[in-house]
Amino acid sequence: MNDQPQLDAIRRAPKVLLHDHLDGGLRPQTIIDLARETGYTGLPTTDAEELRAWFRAAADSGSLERYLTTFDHTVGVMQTREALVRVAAECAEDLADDGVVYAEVRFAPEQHTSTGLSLDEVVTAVLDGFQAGSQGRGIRVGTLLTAMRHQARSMEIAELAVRYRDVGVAGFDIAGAEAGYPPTRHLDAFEYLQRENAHFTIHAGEGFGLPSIWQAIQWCGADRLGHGVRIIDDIQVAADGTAKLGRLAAYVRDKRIPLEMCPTSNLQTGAADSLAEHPIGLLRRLHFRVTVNTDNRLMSDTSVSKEFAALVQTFGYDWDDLLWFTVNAMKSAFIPFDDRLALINGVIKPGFAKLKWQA
Ligand SMILES: O=c1[nH]cnc2c1ncn2[C@H]1C[C@H](O)[C@@H](CO)O1
Ligand SMILES: [Zn+2]
Repeated sequence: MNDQPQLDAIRRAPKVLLHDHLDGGLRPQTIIDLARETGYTGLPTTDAEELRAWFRAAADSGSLERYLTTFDHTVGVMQTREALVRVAAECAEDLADDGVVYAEVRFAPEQHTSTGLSLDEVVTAVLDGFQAGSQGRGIRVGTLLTAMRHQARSMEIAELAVRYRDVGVAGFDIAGAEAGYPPTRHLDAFEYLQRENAHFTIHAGEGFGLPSIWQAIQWCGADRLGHGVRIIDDIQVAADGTAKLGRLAAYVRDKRIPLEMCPTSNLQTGAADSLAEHPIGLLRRLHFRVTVNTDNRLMSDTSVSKEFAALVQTFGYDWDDLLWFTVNAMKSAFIPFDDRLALINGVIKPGFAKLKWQA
């Protein structure tokens, strides 16, 4: 038995992804094709490999606000039904190719209406694309509808999420620049979702600190935290390694609130300085409910397998650690309990067991 998982074996493991943006995961060639077909003229280059490198470099900006400007190009080419169907189908194919068996992929419908699509048309196009791309590939893709936190359409988007919840929409989210846009700006939407027994996650504790996490949980009632890395600001570690948790950190751990951690993305936005210093190491050691995610596969040139492989390299994680992250993620998904259990016991545990003993 080899306890140090390698990238090719990790790719074959049945993985779960909870935090991935549809408009952050396009294939470079698809962006170029769609720009030509839809008349988008803003791309920095029309060479696919150059474009791949451009996104990675431009996103390496050290600030969330600058990182987010790279989405102008992806959102810019996702303004027709055909484009949305293609991007969603390819997303499902690429995730399946990486060995992801369950994914929740998010996007903001309000950003895809500039040529006249209605919010409903946007959502149905993406759902159709996910269905086409998942067919026969051993992956299930759920959709999260995101509202942009600097805009004022969260109630509409929350209603959209409830309307489509039985046909593929698993939940709701807010994203965009965090500083200056606290989650409580959208309290009415979150209260509505709670009354509807609907699920939601909130990007919090990425570009801003503890107050954002506190509001997301205690005012808005978030089921999960997108990133949540700044929760370490409420943890004191002594020289001998023992940790003392403040009240908010203790609450997050005690309540098993899932943290959708996205290590590479955090390095690019400056939310962490290096992988070795990334809070995931401490939070995993302290048994927070940590999950491992991609955030934006294009901007970070990443995949779940690559994120896992980097963590293995940095923290020495073994197959049991990777299984633990995966089961954490599956337990935290926004689909029914029976479905989660079936995937854990029928797919994830047997898949990891096979790889662990093959290695
Ligand atoms: O990591 C992120 N933090 C906040 N907002 C983000 C992040 N990644 C992507 N977004 C934004 C940009 C996208 O256009 C939007 C919807 O997917 O969500
Ligand atoms: Zn995100």
